[in-house]
Amino acid sequence: MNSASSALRISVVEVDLPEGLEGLLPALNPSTAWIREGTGLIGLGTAASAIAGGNDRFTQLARFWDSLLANSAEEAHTGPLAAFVSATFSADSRYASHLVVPEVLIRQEQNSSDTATVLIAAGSEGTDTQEVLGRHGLRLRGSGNDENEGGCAQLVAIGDGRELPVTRVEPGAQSKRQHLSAVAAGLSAIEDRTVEKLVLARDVVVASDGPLPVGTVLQRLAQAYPQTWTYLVGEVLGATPEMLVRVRGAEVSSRVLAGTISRSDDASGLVRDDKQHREHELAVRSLLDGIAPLTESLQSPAEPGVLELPNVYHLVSDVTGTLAADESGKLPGALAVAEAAHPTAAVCGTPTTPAAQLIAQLEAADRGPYAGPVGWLDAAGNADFGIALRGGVLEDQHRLRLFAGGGVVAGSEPEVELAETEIKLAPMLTALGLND
Ligand SMILES: C=C(O[C@@H]1C=C(C(=O)O)C=C[C@H]1O)C(=O)O
Repeated sequence: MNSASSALRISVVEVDLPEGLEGLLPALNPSTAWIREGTGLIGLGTAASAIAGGNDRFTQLARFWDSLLANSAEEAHTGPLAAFVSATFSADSRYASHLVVPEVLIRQEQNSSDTATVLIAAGSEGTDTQEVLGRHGLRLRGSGNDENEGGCAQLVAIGDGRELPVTRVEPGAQSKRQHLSAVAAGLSAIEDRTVEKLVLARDVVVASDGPLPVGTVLQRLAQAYPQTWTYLVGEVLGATPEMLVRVRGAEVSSRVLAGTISRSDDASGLVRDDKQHREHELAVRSLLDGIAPLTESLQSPAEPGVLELPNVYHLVSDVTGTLAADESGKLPGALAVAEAAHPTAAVCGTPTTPAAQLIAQLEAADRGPYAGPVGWLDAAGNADFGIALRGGVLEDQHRLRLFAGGGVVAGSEPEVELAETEIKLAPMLTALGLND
């Protein structure tokens, strides 16, 4: 594992966000983000970070986080400290799994009319707030002067928002034709009972003339898909509708999605389709089996509902439960819960191990962080880990590799699966100025 950390000192400032959280994005160069319906987190810069790989990547990142908290425990105000995490789908990926504590964290809680909090994580005492914010393109307006007496300072961006450069789509590692063959090979593996379900993805590359303005892309995603979680951690960004695990104290919850049709079709077709229900049931079962050992109770709905997004309908099950404490009363860490849940059959297959082997054989591109856990955890043990879907992996400032996949079960048709990947690529393509 590679890491950079020493004790962190945290200072906290309450602010108003006159432009809203998303309004700040186009002028900034965020290192991390997690936003839904105008609330959430934007991180700038890096105060501490670690990268990890292999089978114990979750444990390595959890150890780093625990030692960072222990080192910083004597410093003031570490309570609200938060870190962002992106873990690779596969233990064998060439990509790194990341934990990042941003230098500046802007947090807008549930109600966007409330004040927001800015957390500055610095290594030493005597941090000059305006200087740190200025380095990240932000300014506090109206703090400590008479005009604003009694009110909060306003946090505003200094520069103008960045426009999208000209972008174009280039072929990925797997052509459409090769994806059709991969799905056909997956169907053979289902027929010979190697697996019951297999999730196969393909990639396309978006190349741009100028550096991609990540803040602008995130704002476009957040505005077009407010019901999803818009994320950025390490090199992965997107807007996912799927929550792998959310932890609030001892409460754990998950939003399982599997079973998809286009919004241009009739939702009743999804509800009546046995094949889609089978796909969904396997995804729910894998989530329950994964986290059951860490919980004392778990509930899932008897029948899935329908989640309506601008581009697709999904079958959805919201699972809730309570984490089990060990003999000393300690709850499992959020990263351990995410590790136990990953990978569900929503993104891998059933049974997990042969499905993962087939994915490695049949897909051309290393998934990297795509379909892995992505989100944040805080010093109090709370966390949101989504599944990194409907997104892409930045290869450099001018290239983003997008991924989209779908579940294959007996009866699936390669052409329909290919069409599903097109619909799932649409949010990113549109946010990147394509597909309009
Ligand atoms: C694999 C993806 O999505 C997953 C697969 C789904 C399906 O097969 O119906 C639905 C939602 C996600 O769990 C993706 O978006 O790339």
